[in-house]
Amino acid sequence: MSELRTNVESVLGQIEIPFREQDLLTAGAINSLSCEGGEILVGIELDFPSAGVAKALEKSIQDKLAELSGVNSCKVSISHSVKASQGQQSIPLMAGVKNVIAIASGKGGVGKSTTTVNLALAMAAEGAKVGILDADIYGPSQGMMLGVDEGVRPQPYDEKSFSPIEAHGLQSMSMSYLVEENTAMVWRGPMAAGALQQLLTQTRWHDLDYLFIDMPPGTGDIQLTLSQKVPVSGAVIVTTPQDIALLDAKKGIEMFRKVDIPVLGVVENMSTHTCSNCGHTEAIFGDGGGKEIAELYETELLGKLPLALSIRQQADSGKPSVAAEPEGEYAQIYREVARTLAVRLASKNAKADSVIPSIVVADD
Ligand SMILES: Nc1ncnc2c1ncn2[C@@H]1O[C@H](COP(=O)(O)OP(=O)(O)OP(=O)(O)O)[C@@H](O)[C@H]1O
Repeated sequence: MSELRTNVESVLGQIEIPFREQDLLTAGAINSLSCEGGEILVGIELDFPSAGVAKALEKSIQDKLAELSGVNSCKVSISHSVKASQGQQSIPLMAGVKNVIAIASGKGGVGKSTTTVNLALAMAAEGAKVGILDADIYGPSQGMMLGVDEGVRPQPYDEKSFSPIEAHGLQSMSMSYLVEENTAMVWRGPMAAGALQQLLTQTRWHDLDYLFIDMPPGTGDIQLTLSQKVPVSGAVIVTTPQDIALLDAKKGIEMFRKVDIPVLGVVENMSTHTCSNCGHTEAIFGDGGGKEIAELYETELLGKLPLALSIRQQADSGKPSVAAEPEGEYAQIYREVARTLAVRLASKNAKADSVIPSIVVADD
């Protein structure tokens, strides 16, 4: 091996992948490297959608390699490929879906659906292929939040399944696409469970990296059944900092633990409110609750979203904040949460997968 190659590898071995706590070499992220004639070509493949970090990482690699003696030029290309995760043992994977993320809350009205749609959009903005399954049978709201016109129906894919409806670059399926408004509200338990089962088994998802499931609020039979039938890679609990919501969030966490679904973290919604008149910020529903339960259950506080008029208005008008203001402050919080989630799942998948990634190295 040439001295230059050794030096290049040594530099790559010192560069950490953002959010991953691993360097490029150890993570097996380098899938091609050529140093011919002092022209360095590095191909990097990350295991999480990386649009938000690729540019900065590319620049920091190029800058560090350019300092080496013998380097005439340097080109770094970064791509990503999301791996599938197993979910609970014995539950077969869903066709066309690599990872299922359940978004749940113990209590209704804490902003679970708003968080789901914004996180899904944020994950797509990071470069992933994403879908949403609205399993909130009694109050399906994803169609409205995604701006899908009433009366639009999913098209049959084949004799047994429907294609999801595309909106804002996401694939989506919801009970609201299939029944008249309010029909589901009067369903009794078994009917609702049956309808949900149909949604789960008869949707033909197309090549998704992540499917977000907007779970029904609470921790009753439907939630438990869902957790036992769907191969969930991990769950996210949405809560407000309020005592009662936190108590319910704890029940949610315990339910997922019972069925062996890892809780990837907690999102605290409606954390604070900033007065649009005077700019004063107040913790209307209390302070520090999300962090407290994340610590109690040894999971992570993934992010905090304020109670903001624009978050509500944009979701209600069919263009949630991440789509309406992709560069806005709230979109950035959702993207950071999405990235953290993707990295946590990737680390979990890498641990489960003992196969050493292959490094293809061109001769120099
Ligand atoms: N961070 C926020 N700031 C302002 N309004 C919000 C925020 N999050 C959610 N909302 C609003 O609060 C209301 C309830 O939110 P959402 O429907 O997402 O809650 P949910 O927990 O899914 O409710 P349900 O349990 O009824 O399904 C909606 O009108 C939504 O626009």
